[in-house]
Amino acid sequence: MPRIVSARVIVTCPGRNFVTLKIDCDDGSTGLGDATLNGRELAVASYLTDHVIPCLIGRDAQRIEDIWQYLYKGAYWRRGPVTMSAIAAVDTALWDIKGKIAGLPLYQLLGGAMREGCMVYGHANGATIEDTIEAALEYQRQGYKAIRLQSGVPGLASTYGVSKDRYFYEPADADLPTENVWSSEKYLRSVPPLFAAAREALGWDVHLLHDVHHRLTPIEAARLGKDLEPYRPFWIEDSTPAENQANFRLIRQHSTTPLAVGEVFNSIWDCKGLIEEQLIDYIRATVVHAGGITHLRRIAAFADLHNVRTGCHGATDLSPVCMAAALHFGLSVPNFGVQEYMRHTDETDAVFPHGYSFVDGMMHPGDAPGLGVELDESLAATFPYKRAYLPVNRREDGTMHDW
Ligand SMILES: O=C(O)[C@@H](O)[C@@H](O)[C@H](O)[C@H](O)CO
Repeated sequence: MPRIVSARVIVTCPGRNFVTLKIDCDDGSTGLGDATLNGRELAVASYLTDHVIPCLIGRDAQRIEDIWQYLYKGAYWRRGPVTMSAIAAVDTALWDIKGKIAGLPLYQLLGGAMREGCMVYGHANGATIEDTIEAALEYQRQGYKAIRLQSGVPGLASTYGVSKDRYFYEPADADLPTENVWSSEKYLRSVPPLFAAAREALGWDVHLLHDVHHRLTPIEAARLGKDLEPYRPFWIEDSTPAENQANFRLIRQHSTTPLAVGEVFNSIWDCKGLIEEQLIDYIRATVVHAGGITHLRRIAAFADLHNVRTGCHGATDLSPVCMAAALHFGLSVPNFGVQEYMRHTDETDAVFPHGYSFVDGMMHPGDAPGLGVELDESLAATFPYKRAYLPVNRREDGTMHDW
């Protein structure tokens, strides 16, 4: 039985901050888990180092479900992004170890491949509709079957989803939060023409997606869903904040545009009502922020009963360790929908050498035992943590708004 002899948290900033848990066992096996929580990284690092790791030493690394329950129920204080990211890191590292001991890629332990690869969506964005369409055409040339469209909003200086660099988007870019100015009216006018231009330029054989990023009220989101219906979007994402799950009933009453939500969810309890009432079509919860592979499988199994498919979050603030885990999960889960894929920079890829690959719009986790990701610790040590915050949003009159 492999016993856990040590565990360490490695914080590194190869272009952006990542928090990684590394677990070592007495038989020499090791596992990695992502624990990155953008803008709040050190809170998770401390939760792991100060409160979780002492409880792991000496445990049987093969007892994944038992350790999950121990950390979830045993803390007494449940749920929340910090707790669930820490549990996720432990859980992912233990699955990595189990795969290595078995000599199998993780997706084989999860039931085997249900498909040839995971369809991924790329991010096309630009300051203007023309720039965004140009970027989307480039993604189409690269073989992407699904493309997310985000464009600058006329009259607003900057907005979520529009990057300075076309391919690498990192919103957490300042030592203190930068402030954006927001107008729902201006934004709502800008999205339908973007989709009209995209269908005109890209045709109908490509899936088009859009992220509202929690910035609309339910009735505004309903209107956007209706306005986009003629262009048949694959989904609109996070169209309104989902703390109140009933918000989505209103959107559903008005529009048949598919809805995705859940990148900020941490447990099945955040989406139970949404799934049960079939108020959404895609659940975006992901390995790192929703308790790891063990808990995400539970969410997916519940979603499958209610015709909801997966569409896991995959922004650059999720490390290659999470990306690999998401691909093993996506390859094996029956109700897979799509996986988000924002490419990491070369610096990040060098710190986390990995076996996953992109071919013709699909990704595969590779066949190395476990997750198929390594961490080059000496290289990681050359990129020290750098405080960085996500931006905030204020309406034109100064009122705080969702970003
Ligand atoms: O859909 C997405 O990928 C986004 O909503 C993220 O880029 C999100 O803004 C970041 O993960 C926040 O850290």
